[in-house]
Amino acid sequence: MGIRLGRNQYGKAEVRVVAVDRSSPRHTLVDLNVSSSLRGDFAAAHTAGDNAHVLTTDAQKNTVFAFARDGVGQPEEFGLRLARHFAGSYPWITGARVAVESFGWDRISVGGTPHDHAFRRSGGEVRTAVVTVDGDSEHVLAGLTDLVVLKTTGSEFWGFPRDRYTTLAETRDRILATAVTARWRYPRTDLDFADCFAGVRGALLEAFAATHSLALQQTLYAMGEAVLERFTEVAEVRLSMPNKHHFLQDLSAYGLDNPDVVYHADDRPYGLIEAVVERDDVPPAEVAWLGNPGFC
Ligand SMILES: O=c1[nH]c(=O)c2[nH]c(=O)[nH]c2[nH]1
Repeated sequence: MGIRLGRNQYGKAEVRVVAVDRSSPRHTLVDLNVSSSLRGDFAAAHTAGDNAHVLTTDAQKNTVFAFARDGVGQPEEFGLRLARHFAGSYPWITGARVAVESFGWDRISVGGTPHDHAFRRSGGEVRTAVVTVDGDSEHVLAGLTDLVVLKTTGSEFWGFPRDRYTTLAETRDRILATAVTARWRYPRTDLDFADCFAGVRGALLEAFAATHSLALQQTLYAMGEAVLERFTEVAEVRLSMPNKHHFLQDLSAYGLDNPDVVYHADDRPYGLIEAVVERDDVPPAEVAWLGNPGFC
């Protein structure tokens, strides 16, 4: 019985880089968390401790900072620059994956005027990009995590089967809340990534709001469908959405009624609804998704 090295990749995870554009008195900043992974022939490093093929993770980290010196641009563009560089650097490096998280900063307003160089972190939502260069092919996944949304009505859940452990009451009106993680794939790289991101994010939000929900599964599908209907640039959307349960709190012990006013926002356990919504006429690109932790 033989033993061999299977699929492998290595790189520097979570390089935190902040780049300030001071070219005008009105500064701008980008705040990124960048992770690189290289693929190729690194067998000897694993099986013999021979590092002749190992572009160090330290050099990968330095490259991220060096490339940020020339301006970062959109997260997808920064990922493409880095992934192309790594994949082209040595003949034995056949592919590179660069994942970028982008944290937003809003200007602080002073007396109603947005300040030139003072910012506050905007919410918990994070914009993401994952770029994979694999031989001659390039793949871009855009996305977001922790887009937290809630509807106070317009959500029902009923019609499910009842076994001996099913205790959930059917409801014709409940709070629906989730934290959206979405990734979507562009089959091209010559796009206005800022415009596309804003449009897709808007489509996700509008579909969440406008869909009268009979299940979070239905809302998720409607959100993916809205993106694909509006944006021909998008080949598929993968969504992961926890059902952030809000249970009506029983106030009867204090002699109070509760006509759908006071809820307990439970943080766990939570339902977790996940799906791919895709075009049936676009070939799949599983390599674009390789190495993404979790479902998305
Ligand atoms: O939208 C929902 N989908 C489910 O699958 C489910 N299961 C559950 O207990 N509540 C809900 N809500």
